[in-house]
Amino acid sequence: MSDDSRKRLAAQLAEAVAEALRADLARHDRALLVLSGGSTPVPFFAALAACELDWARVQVTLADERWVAEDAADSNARLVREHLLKGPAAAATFVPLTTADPTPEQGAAAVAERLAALAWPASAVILGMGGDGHTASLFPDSRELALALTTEAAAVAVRTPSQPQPRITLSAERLHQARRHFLHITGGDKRAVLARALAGDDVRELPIRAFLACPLATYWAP
Ligand SMILES: O=C(O)[C@H](O)[C@@H](O)[C@H](O)[C@H](O)COP(=O)(O)O
Repeated sequence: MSDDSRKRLAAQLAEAVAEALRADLARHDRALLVLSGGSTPVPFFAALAACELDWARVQVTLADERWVAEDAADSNARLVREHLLKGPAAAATFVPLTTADPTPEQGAAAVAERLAALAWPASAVILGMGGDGHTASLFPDSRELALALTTEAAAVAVRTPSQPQPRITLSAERLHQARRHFLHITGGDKRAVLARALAGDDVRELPIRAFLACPLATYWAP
């Protein structure tokens, strides 16, 4: 049952995001889409890839990335290339968040420069959420969380005890630079975390709270 409801949710989210992109493409030359990685978005990516869009004018980047090779199993860039950039959607301009530098600290400035050239404000930022209330790579246990929540810089290198690899994340400030924000989560556990987040205000406890004030369209299925 939950598989069907998650597929329906993915299709609904894909249509809402496609509508947002169409609306912005009607008024601007380019439209920017910022995606989260992980496992939840896979059916959403597949559904969005099937949507009728002027993909050649769509720019796609990530909310965060593990600092791994783009062909690594847990690369978000690989996830986007494999599940979204197929067929007509392959005409989109994809901007990954890793460089050839050995660490995200060394690559962050080049990534920020790359991001600066995109069509901000984004048409849509699609956020996921972990069971610890993290979103993008804004993790409660990350040493750089306070920086990532306050800096004007577009991208921040983060190291997190709970995560096997170093990561790079768009800063909260940059993630806020969007006309629309969507939260895509599934399962009862994450629904309970979201309810807890809505009942409090300590962003460092549950970083998803940094985005609950902006209009956030939550897409949830069991
Ligand atoms: O790189 C990542 O993993 C994501 O950007 C991250 O923020 C994700 O949205 C959550 O960790 C939820 O991941 P799941 O969808 O796998 O539960």
